[in-house]
Amino acid sequence: MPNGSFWPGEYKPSAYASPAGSKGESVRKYDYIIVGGGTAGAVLANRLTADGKHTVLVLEAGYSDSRQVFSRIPAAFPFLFQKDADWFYETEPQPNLNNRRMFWPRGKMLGGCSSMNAMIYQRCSPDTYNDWAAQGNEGWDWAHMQPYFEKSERFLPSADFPTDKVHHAGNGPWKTRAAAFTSPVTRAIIGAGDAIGVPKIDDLNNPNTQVGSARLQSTVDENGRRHSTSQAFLTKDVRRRKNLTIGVGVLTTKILFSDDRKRAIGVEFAQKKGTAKRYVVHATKEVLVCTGSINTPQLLMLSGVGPAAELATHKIPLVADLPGVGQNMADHLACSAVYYTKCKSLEHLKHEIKSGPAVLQWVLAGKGGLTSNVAESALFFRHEDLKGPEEPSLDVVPPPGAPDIEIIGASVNYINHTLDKLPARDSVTLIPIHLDPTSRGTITLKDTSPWSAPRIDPNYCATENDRRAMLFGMKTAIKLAATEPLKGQIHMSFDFKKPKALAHLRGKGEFADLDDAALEALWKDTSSTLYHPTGTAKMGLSSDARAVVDARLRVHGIAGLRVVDASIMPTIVRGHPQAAVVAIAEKAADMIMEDVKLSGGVSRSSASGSQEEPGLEVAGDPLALPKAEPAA
Ligand SMILES: Cc1cc2nc3c(=O)[nH]c(=O)nc-3n(C[C@H](O)[C@H](O)[C@H](O)COP(=O)(O)OP(=O)(O)OC[C@H]3O[C@@H](n4cnc5c(N)ncnc54)[C@H](O)[C@@H]3O)c2cc1C
Repeated sequence: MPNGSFWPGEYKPSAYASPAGSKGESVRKYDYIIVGGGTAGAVLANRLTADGKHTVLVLEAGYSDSRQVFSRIPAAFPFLFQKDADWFYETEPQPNLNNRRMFWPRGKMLGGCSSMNAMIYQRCSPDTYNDWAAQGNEGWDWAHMQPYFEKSERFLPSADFPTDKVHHAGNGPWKTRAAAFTSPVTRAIIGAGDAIGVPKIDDLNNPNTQVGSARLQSTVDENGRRHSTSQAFLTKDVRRRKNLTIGVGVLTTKILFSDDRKRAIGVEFAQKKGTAKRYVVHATKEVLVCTGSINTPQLLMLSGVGPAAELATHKIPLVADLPGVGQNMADHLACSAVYYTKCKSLEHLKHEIKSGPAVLQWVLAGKGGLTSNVAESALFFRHEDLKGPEEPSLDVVPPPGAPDIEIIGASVNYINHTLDKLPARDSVTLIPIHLDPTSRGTITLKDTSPWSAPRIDPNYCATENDRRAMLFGMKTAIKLAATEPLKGQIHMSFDFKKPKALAHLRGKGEFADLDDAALEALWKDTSSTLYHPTGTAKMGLSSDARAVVDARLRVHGIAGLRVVDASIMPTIVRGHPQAAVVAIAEKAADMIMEDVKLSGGVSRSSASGSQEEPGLEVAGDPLALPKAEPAA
């Protein structure tokens, strides 16, 4: 179905903003402007409008996720890549990965990456949050964070996953569950994990142990549809709130500041690429930047907030010299070992005709293979616990119960984000991931156009430590494959004739025969992002030169400006970050409401309390991508 073509409506910026150049008093105002209606932005929009006291404008560059059919079907998420709802980024050449430029997808629609991701729900190990607090970020330890995970979650119990057996909450808006579909090979992976010393566990969200072999839990609803933060937090009822306005298809180009440059007062945005026409809208209280780990540093720098030297290079007038903007980026690097399976995998779902019955089953019953989040199982373990006595420890050894390596089991051939067209054969991909990298990357500006992608340099595997972890992950994946009951379910030999992603490893062979040098060539060829960039607007004390926001997520040195998204993480979580991003947004909403109460709590926006129409006509979903709209 062509996205949005049945819903040609378009929400006009003139309904909620003023043309640039308007006189001060005539500029439209909201209490809060949320830039980016993504994973975090959708949560904030809901929470800040709940009591009806404040007006909120959300500005999102993409359109609604509701009409993105590949977003709604869990197993179809790779079909979103490199299309209109993807920012479709590419990294700088990576010297430690054969100088490859690597594809980085990011969700460009309501719900952001939560509308595109693999839906794994994991709160991750408490020690990471305790570490954030130990760095001086008061209130970010696990004891303070756990209630925010619980606030957002509505766990859907099932016969084999009853509520009383698991560590979940039931009253929030965001639906989570045990994997909606379990492929035959998934149980074999968990059994083999147990056999190699990574014990089988039921609930990966038990804060007492984050190590083990487990079925992954996912943000899929009871009808087998993805439950993005947009679906969860921007429901029809929420969208109908009179104090919430959502503008889509608009790129925020700049944050606006007061004349003394000490306070953020609004934003400027554009609707179409190439047009000089700009709109402005003012925030009487705060601008909340929720544009994610790549676009947040870009937007801050384009607005004059960032490293002075870098801004000077681009002749951007300085608002605040914050050297940490765009620095400190951590990502999880993943590599792949693909085995052909003897049992049925999800591979047939890639085939237009063979997938027919599964499509029917999904549409009619919300069940079957298409409800799988593809990454159905995983082993989480410590290198320290599995390494032999002769192997030195990694530089950073997490505490017992906290993992530093993960191996995902995906019941499909998942080489190169599935972009390489490979012979359709039932497959499983074992995907080792280093969860605790010591390498740090950067986001810098290529130029001053808000339409240009920034320069993305994850600087993968710059340290010997990280390279050793990747090799160990690969070796453990191969050991896993050679262990029953997985061994009996797969063919041990590979046969890679075509994939671009395997320049150094083509032809036939057996993984078990590969020596360290060959394995290194393999992980350097097959590795790709696990899509988890974080830390580019790090939270920390003002004495920390790399810190961009304080523990209340306020940008250091500027009033009325906060960052609320994955970029604020001081260190990367040892697992999958979307649940942490949602908890961050929940906590941010509470802090914003606390602060407004302290300041008197009176709404100052012109729209507040007025009879302004709701920002969204839900009946026709004008937030869907309009037919004639060129992709921005
Ligand atoms: C393919 C993929 C698979 C993943 N799998 C998982 C998984 O299984 N489990 C997990 O926990 N995590 C996963 N992640 C990571 C996780 O989804 C992200 O870390 C998290 O969702 C990021 O949330 P965010 O709010 O920081 O940013 P986003 O969700 O990216 O939100 C940013 C929003 O801002 C908008 N925006 C950006 N710039 C502008 C601008 N200038 N003007 C207006 N709007 C703008 C964007 O369009 C987007 O909607 C995955 C990510 C991807 C891409």
